[in-house]
Amino acid sequence: MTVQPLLPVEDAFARLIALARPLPGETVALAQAAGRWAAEDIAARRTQPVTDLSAMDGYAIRFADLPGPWEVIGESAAGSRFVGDVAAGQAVRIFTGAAMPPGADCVLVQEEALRDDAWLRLAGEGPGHVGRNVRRRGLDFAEGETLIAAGERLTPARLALAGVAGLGDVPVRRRVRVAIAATGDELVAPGMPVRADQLPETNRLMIAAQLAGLPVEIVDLGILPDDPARLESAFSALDADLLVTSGGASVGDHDLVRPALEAVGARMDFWRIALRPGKPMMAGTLGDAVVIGLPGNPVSAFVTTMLFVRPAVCAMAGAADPQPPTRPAVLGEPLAANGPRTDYMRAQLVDGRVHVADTQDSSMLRTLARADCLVVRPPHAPEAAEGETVTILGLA
Ligand SMILES: Nc1nc2c(c(=O)[nH]1)N[C@H]1C(S)=C(S)[C@@H](COP(=O)(O)OP(=O)(O)OC[C@H]3O[C@@H](n4cnc5c(N)ncnc54)[C@H](O)[C@@H]3O)O[C@H]1N2
Ligand code: MOO
Repeated sequence: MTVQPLLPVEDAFARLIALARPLPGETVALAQAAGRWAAEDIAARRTQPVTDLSAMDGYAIRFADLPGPWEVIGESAAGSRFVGDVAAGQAVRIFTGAAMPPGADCVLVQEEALRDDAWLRLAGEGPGHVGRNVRRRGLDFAEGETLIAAGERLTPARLALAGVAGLGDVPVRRRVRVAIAATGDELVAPGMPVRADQLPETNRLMIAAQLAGLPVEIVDLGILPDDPARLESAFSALDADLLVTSGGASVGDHDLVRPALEAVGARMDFWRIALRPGKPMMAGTLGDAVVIGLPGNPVSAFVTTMLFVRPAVCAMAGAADPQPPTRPAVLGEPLAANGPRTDYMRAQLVDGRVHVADTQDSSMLRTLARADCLVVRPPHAPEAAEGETVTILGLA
């Protein structure tokens, strides 16, 4: 592959998502499905509620009988319904979630009732209309209705919805096996002694932490040296759905990742994006696996993980919409015009206004650690004044 012009961010994203096809499906128990994506549409297997239920503790009555009095003829509790009909002048003691007895059409709450043995009198306004304090059959959904679409995430609420809809397990995509390798002769494991020409290695743990919460299995390939043979043997032994490397992505004599990938048969789709930080990022395939080569600068690795690796994982895990969400924010100070690359600037939101860090060097982790959002500046964006609206990506 020759050095090509820088690819616009949107094109790089579209090309990567085209490579990151959803993995095969599997069926898992609801309790194991949190955070996975539905592999198929999920339809209700029952109607909810399946019968009219009381929404309050009180008395099931006929609206036409108001203002009473009534004779209490029995009790209906959740799990043990009253058997029989409610005739004119009759009431059934009822509790929240209990089936409405046939004949009754509303519920008098107990705070508005006076009970004397079998007799009941009104002690307030009473229900205002037929159906008051009653949850009608099918209020939430009816059997056969699609409740969760393929490609939607199984959030806590959707898991509960699938459960009440009668499912015990759900069709999802298999977890994504993500192999992560750092490359560079200068790198040592964090916490180890560091000589003057060395640096603690932090990209692997940062990238893995950025993927926490997604359905992944992380395979740690360790720190690989700047040695073609060692890189090639690690890449050729790959057993993963996605390989993420960091470092060695640029144009220097020690930037060996792309040649090593190609030497073991990878087909690289693109290299170098009109993006700051993260320009030297590359992507392609190695056998059935997707490969993403990130730049080594820690902030570049962070931003490209957020913009590309996470969405690729989401897409492989079955997400219909893997794009990271952006939102508008008001600038707290002016910004200079942007150059030809989309710029993702570390920034902080203070009292609803966004403040961009003074120095944006892609080696500076302290600035990144302070930031709670990135301001997105499109290529050639003109100067922006304080108070103007810009687009941000949240980091939390
Ligand atoms: N002549 C050019 N030089 C560079 C260009 C260019 O276009 N022409 N691009 C620059 C840009 S932009 C970036 S970003 C960097 C990234 O290059 P590499 O991916 O080859 O990164 P390395 O050289 O391996 O490392 C850069 C920097 O980051 C440190 N590093 C690397 N890996 C880790 C890690 N796992 N944990 C912590 N720190 C890491 C490494 O020690 C270097 O200091 O290239 C520019 N150069
Ligand atoms: O793209 Mo590099 O990440 O600008 O430092």
